[in-house]
Amino acid sequence: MNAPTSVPANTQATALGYPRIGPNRELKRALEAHWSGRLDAAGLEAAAASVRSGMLDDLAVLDTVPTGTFSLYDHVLDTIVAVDALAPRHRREGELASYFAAARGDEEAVPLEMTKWFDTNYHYLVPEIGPETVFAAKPGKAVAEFLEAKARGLDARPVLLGPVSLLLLAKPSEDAPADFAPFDRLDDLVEVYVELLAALRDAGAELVQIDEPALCADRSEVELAAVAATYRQLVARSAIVVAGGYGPFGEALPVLLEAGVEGVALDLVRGRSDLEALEALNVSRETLLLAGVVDGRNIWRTDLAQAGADISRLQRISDRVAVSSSSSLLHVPVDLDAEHELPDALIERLAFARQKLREITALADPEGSRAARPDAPDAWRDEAVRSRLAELGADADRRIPYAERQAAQAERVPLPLLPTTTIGSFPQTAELRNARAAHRRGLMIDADYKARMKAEVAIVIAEQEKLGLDVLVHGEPERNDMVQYFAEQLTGFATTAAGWVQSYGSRCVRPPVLYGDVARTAPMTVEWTSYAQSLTEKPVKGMLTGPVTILAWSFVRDDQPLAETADQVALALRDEVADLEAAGTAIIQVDEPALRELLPVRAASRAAYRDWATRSFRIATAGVRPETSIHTHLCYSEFGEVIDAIAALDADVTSIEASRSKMEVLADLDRANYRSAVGPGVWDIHSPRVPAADDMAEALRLAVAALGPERVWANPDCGLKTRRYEEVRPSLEGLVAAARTVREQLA
Ligand code: MET
Ligand SMILES: [Zn+2]
Repeated sequence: MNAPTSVPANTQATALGYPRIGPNRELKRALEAHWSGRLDAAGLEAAAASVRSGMLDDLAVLDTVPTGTFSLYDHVLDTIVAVDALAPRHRREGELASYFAAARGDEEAVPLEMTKWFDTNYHYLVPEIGPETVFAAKPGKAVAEFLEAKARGLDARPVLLGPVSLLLLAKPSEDAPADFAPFDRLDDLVEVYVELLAALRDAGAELVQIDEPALCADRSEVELAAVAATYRQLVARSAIVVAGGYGPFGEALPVLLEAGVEGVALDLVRGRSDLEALEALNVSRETLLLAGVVDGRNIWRTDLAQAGADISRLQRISDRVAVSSSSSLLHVPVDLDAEHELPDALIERLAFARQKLREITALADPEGSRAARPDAPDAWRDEAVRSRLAELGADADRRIPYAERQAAQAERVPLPLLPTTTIGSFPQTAELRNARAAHRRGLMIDADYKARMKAEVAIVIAEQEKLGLDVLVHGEPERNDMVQYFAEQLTGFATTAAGWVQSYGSRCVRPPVLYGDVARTAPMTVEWTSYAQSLTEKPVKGMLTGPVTILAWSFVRDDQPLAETADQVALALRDEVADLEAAGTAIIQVDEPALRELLPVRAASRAAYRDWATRSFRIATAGVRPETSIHTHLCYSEFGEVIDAIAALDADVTSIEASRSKMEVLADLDRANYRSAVGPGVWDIHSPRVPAADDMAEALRLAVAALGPERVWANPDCGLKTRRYEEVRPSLEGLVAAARTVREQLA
């Protein structure tokens, strides 16, 4: 800890990538104007150029700037274009039309699938690669953006997503044979990367950053051998620094170094084990080491003392250490200076992208600050919460066995076979959003706002009664967002004014900041649920967001383990669950759509994650009486790796996105010994299509065949807030009819 932290005068400052949507979401606005026909291609390009120029203005404080990290939609799609691997169905007259056809689909073709980028809330477009894919080098964008930076006299370093990651992130094209894997095409793809590198070198690039985030996940021997062969070939063309950015390189680290890369960019926030690994390896003093000491994924100020110590450790290994971010800064908002409402104590502890660049330059400066980060102020501690958690009994997360609960619940709320329900939200009209916004800005008084929301609840209840659903919801009209709604009411959270982060394409989110101990000061949802219940004889589900999802969609304090923070959130939810139960709510749903998202990239860390994640859910829910039913909801597909965790939530009913995957999740659940009830989504609510009742009935029959009739619920894949009533009414009519049909067949 007390190692000297003197930095050689030639230490360089750099970063791995930068936010690309614009400080005020300029690109988002331009994209949406373009898509709606209000802005032509030239106008869009002008807006994009201005965003790129702004990125370079910011990055210019660095000694070396990454280029090519701008994107009109997604950097994986940019790479698909750079290797000319667009699927035939997305090829249109113009480049831009092809690009957006792949990104968003059009009348002729469905878009590429979208999925989460590692353990982040960013979504990338999944490449479709088959034996038939013909790769070709299209270096245009990479070269142009490099030259833009060069023209300013900047020392520019082009960034490409690497061939290994591109193929590992891809899925086989539709017509690929069953035994084909995109990774089989690595050799062909490497040839194209050789050409891309040649084009960049011709343009004057001396060093290229190749991002291989897939190397932060567990890789097989075969894959690592392929990595070695790939990089031996690529380093013959260009000096390459390989970046991971999402944890340690682990066993890929020696492989890369032996292949002869110029250097590696280390994630010293989440991948600290690479530091020790590197010390144990015999590394040439010429190796370029980018010390990723500034967190690219979270918004807390860097502990400059700790970072300085890490840099010194690397300097004992190599003469060429540069200071950098741990990953691209893509995952943080642009500028803290845009925040005028946050308390000073918080401002003093935060750094957004611009502030992070300053931290990097300070660390590269021999005279720069090495101040240790101050601890959180005492005022952010809540001793009551801490002692309550410490005193929570060992069985606070246990309920009696499911079979016994189930009997008590069936007696309390008798339901037909295949009970019909929805996931929570109902369509949010512009008028509704306007009312919420007016209230937030103080333009609508509380009483008027409440009356407006209650009127909406009454509409939603009436709709559901008319449709004949069995278990109703209040519709969530009062929620802007399922996490922010709770963050605004819990202590320890702040919301930003302009802390936007790209989620996908033009879509941005503004995650709340969880900075201190979390506590609930008053009931958060009871009034709405109780009001809804007062309007109907049918049971109304209470509706909460679970601890894991609240953490996943916030910027979370990094001064204590996530598990501890999760338990605090869980305790607050436990009180809310108790209040709902006391108010007579028989069914309480606690949504955990982000359960999969926080799953660690490396298998070795997963068991610990499953333990704390599921325990926090159970702390939130296990305080209820046996006859109170706990539901949970998961969506965003690909549950294979969290099936055990789903079972460990010990919910009475799990509604789960299933329509796209044709109910495959049911067999997985069965294998994981999940024994309670399931509501496999039978309506893909992400599509504007009204599903046919027959198809939904067929899906229900599949579910009944897999689980038995007693364990199946009928519901959509997810909430309905993005849909319109014109779609929702006929779809739910069909859903209710489908459930009735299958019930009759079972009778
Ligand atoms: C992303 S999951 C959404 C669940 C929430 N209850 C809703 O219906 O909108
Ligand atoms: Zn959902």
